Parts: sequence; C-alpha cells; structure tokens
Amino acid sequence: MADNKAKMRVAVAGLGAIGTDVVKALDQGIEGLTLVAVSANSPDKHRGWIAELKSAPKLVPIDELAELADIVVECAPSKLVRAIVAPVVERGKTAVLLSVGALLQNEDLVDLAKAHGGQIIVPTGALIGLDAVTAAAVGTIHSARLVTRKPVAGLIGAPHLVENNIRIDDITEPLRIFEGSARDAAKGFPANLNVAVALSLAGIGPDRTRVEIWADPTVTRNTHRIEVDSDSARFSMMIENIPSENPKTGRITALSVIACLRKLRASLRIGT
Ligand SMILES: NC(=O)C1=CN([C@@H]2O[C@H](COP(=O)(O)OP(=O)(O)OC[C@H]3O[C@@H](n4cnc5c(N)ncnc54)[C@H](OP(=O)(O)O)[C@@H]3O)[C@@H](O)[C@H]2O)C=CC1
Ligand SMILES: O=C([O-])CC(=O)C(=O)O
Repeated sequence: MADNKAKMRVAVAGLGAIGTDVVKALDQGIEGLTLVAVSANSPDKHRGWIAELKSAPKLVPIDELAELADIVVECAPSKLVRAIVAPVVERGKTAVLLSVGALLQNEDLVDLAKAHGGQIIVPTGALIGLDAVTAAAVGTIHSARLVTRKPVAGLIGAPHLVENNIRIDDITEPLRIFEGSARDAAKGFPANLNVAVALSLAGIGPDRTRVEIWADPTVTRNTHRIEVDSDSARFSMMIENIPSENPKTGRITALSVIACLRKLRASLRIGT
C-alpha cells in the first residue's frame, strides 16, 4: 500500500446524489487516494455530515479545487463543467467528468487537456458496456443506438419538453418523446442524456449515434438499452437503474465513479 506521501489528492465538485457517495467512499479509503476538498452550492447544508467524516476535507468554492487536488471529480450541474474542468486540465491534472453531455459544447477542453498533459476521464456512469464499445471502436462500428426509458419524474422539466410543449405529467402509456442524434439528445435533455454522449464518445460520435427516449409511466427504473453492430461483434445490453434520491440519477452512477477511482491506483485492474 502506498504511503501518505505518494497518495494522489482528490477533490469532489458537487455533493448531490453522486458526490455524497463518492466522498463517503473516499473517506472510507480508496487505495492510493486521499480526499482533500469538496464544493457545493450551499456549503452550510453540508457542514454537519462533512465534519463527521473520519478526515474532513476542506469545503471551498469550485475555483479553488484545481489548486488543492491532483484529481477533481465533477458531479455538479452541467453548466459548471467548464469552470470546474478547465483549471484542472490546464494544470496537467485529471478531471473525472460526470456531466459528459456538456463536453459537446466544450469540446476544446479535450484540446486543453492534450496541450497541458491533463486528462479527462468519463466513467461508464449510469450506462453499461462502454468497455465493449471502446474495444469495438478499435475496429469499425457500423451502428450504435441507445433506447432510454425513464419514469416521468426523471424527465420533467427537460428543455426539449418545454420548448416543444410536450406534456408528460399525466400520461398513462409509454410515450416516445425524442428520436434523433446523441448530439440533439444532449441539448434537449442535458440532465438526462449524459449516457447518450458517453456512448457516442466511446463509439462513433454524437452525430452518428442514434437515440430514442421514452417517458414511461410503467417503469420505476431508468432503463438504457444499447445496440452496437461492428466488424468484430454485435451486442445489445440493457441496464435498469434504481433511481437515487435524485430521480434523474441512477444509484449505480456513484458506484461507477468509485469503481473508476479504485482502478486509478489499484494493483489489479479488471476491465478495459
Ligand atoms: N455520466 C452519467 O452516467 C451520469 C451523469 N449525471 C450527471 O452528473 C451531475 C451530478 O448529478 P447528481 O449528483 O445527480 O446531481 P445533484 O443535483 O444531486 O447534485 C448537484 C450538486 O451540485 C452542487 N452545486 C450546484 N451548484 C454548485 C456550485 N456553484 N458550486 C459547487 N457545487 C454546486 C449542488 O450543491 P448543493 O447540494 O449545495 O445544492 C449539489 O450538491 C449532473 O450533471 C448529472 O446530469 C447523472 C447521472 C448519470
Ligand atoms: O440513468 C441515469 O441514471 C442518468 C442518465 O440517464 C444520464 O445522466 O444520462
């Protein structure tokens, strides 16, 4: 086990459904990592439980995180992605990005990381199978498709629904509310379709990746099915996510981040 000096310092931006669980896991201990700082919109709301951690991190504004840590985990509203990630990668550090949908409006962040030796890591998050998609993408992927079904509560307020005056509050049967590219899905559903963008960046890009979204009053879980056809394999996989206290976010998302952080310094690393 690495000693304290060799540990990489981690900060977490956002203490909601994802950030809280990630912070608690880091506090319990992840090989080679130490939690140093966190940020929230209303710090006072979080002081109590943070003080009870084994080793309380600093509670600071997001613009201080990049200086304090080697790795910054972004799990905040997508509009903050640029402010959180840019200072990290321009210092040659690592940003773990959850609001990956925002990357399409901030593609230059990848160039910034490249220019400064930084890295942006996108965990599999609420999705499934990005190991297989990235492997297939080494060859040629012919098509990639995502079909998402969510309970109504997980979709209410999405810009696509508001702009197109689509009412889903009182539907009693599944309703297809979107069909198009991953790029357009991310614009229309910024808090819901990170998974579409993650799939597209792992595979054939946001314009060729097709997405269908259903508001489904018959499901209680956020359900994502991916279908990929390539010159090495054809596969389809489905994940049914139990919502966290944030109905837009599946419980497994925080666990995916924790698994991703464990892999960073682990002596044995399984999966692509
Ligand atoms: N890639 C994937 O598979 C997935 C990605 N996501 C994305 O991850 C992100 C986080 O999701 P989730 O945890 O559910 O979100 P929540 O809404 O539960 O939490 C958001 C957090 O961000 C904090 N925050 C808001 N404004 C600021 C600010 N100015 N400075 C610092 N912190 C701030 C809030 O603070 P406070 O608590 O004080 O209000 C809150 O703690 C979202 O963009 C979501 O779309 C979600 C699910 C899956
Ligand atoms: O299913 C989830 O938990 C969240 C989701 O769709 C996303 O953010 O893309």
